[in-house]
Amino acid sequence: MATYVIGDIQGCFYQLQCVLEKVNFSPAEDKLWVVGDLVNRGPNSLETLRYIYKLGDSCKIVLGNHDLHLLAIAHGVQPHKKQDTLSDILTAPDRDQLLHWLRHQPLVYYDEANNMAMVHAGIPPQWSIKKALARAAEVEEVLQGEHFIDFLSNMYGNQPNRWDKSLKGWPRLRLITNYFTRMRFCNCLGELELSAKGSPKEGPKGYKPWYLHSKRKAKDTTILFGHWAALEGKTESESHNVFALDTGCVWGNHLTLMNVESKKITTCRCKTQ
Ligand SMILES: Nc1ncnc2c1ncn2[C@@H]1O[C@H](COP(=O)(O)OP(=O)(O)OP(=O)(O)OP(=O)(O)OC[C@H]2O[C@@H](n3cnc4c(N)ncnc43)[C@H](O)[C@@H]2O)[C@@H](O)[C@H]1O
Repeated sequence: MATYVIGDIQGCFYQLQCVLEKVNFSPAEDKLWVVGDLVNRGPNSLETLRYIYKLGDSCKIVLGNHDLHLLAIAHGVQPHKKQDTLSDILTAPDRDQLLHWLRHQPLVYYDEANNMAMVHAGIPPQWSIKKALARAAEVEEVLQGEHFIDFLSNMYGNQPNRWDKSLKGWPRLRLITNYFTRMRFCNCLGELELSAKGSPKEGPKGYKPWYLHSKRKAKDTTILFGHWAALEGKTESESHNVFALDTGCVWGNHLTLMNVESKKITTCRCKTQ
C-alpha cells in the first residue's frame, strides 16, 4: 500500500490518469491525497471531479481557490468568467451531488501519525498546526452550514491582510480562507501580499514566501502544498519539511505526483489533447 500526493490538477484529467498509471495506482490498495484546485482553467474539470469523487475513502482532498470559485459560480454569487472552464460541471446531471461533496471538504488535512499537513496554499508563520486546524474549522463549519451562500458572497477580496485575533465575522473568515487557499508571500507577522505571483526572487520588498520565515510556528510539521505554479516544485528549503506540488500543468508544464513515504516524484507532461 502506498500514499501519493498530487499537485494542482485543474481539469488536466489525462495527465492525472497518466501519472496514476505510471505508479500503478490501485484505489483498492493505495491512497491519493490531492492538494486542491481540482478544477478550472484546464480542459476536463468534470471528468476530474467525478474521478476524485468516486475514489471515496481512498482519497483525501483540501479545497483550493479554484474549487471555492466553482462553488461561488454554481451558487450564483460570481459570474462564470471568460477564462473559467467550469461550464461542463455547471450543466452536468450529477452537479448537485458533486458540489455538495466538494463543499464538505476541508481546508487543511492533518495526518497526526506522521505529523504531516496538506493545504492548498500554506500555513501562515504565526500559527502552530493546532491553531491552523482550529482556524480552518471555523471556515469549514460555515461552508458546510446553512449560511454557506452568504460566506461565498463575502469570501472575495484581499482585505483584511493581517491577522488579529479580535477579527470577527466575514473579514475573519475571508482572511483565514486567503491564508489557506491564496497565500504566497507574507511578512513574519503573517501580513499577506496577494498581488505577487511570480518566483520567490521576484517577491515584493519586505515579504518572503510563507515557508521561509525563520520563526514559523508549524516548522516541525511536514507540509504538502500546491497553488504556486511559479515555484516549479522547488522550495529550496527541504530542511523545513515543505513540499511544493504545483508544477503548472495547466500552464503547459507538468503534473507532479509524490510518494508520501519515499518522496519519489513521478510527472506527466502537459500536451494538447
Ligand atoms: N477570497 C478570494 N478572493 C479573491 N479570489 C478568490 C478568493 N477565493 C477564490 N478566489 C479565486 O482565486 C483566484 C485568485 O487567486 P490568486 O491566487 O490571486 O490568483 P490566480 O492567478 O488566479 O491563482 P492560481 O491559483 O491560478 O495560481 P497559479 O500559481 O497557477 O497561477 C498564477 C500565475 O502564475 C503564472 N505562472 C505559472 N507558471 C509559472 C512559471 N513557471 N513561472 C512564472 N509564472 C508562472 C501564471 O501565468 C499565472 O498568471 C480568482 O480567480 C478567484 O477565482
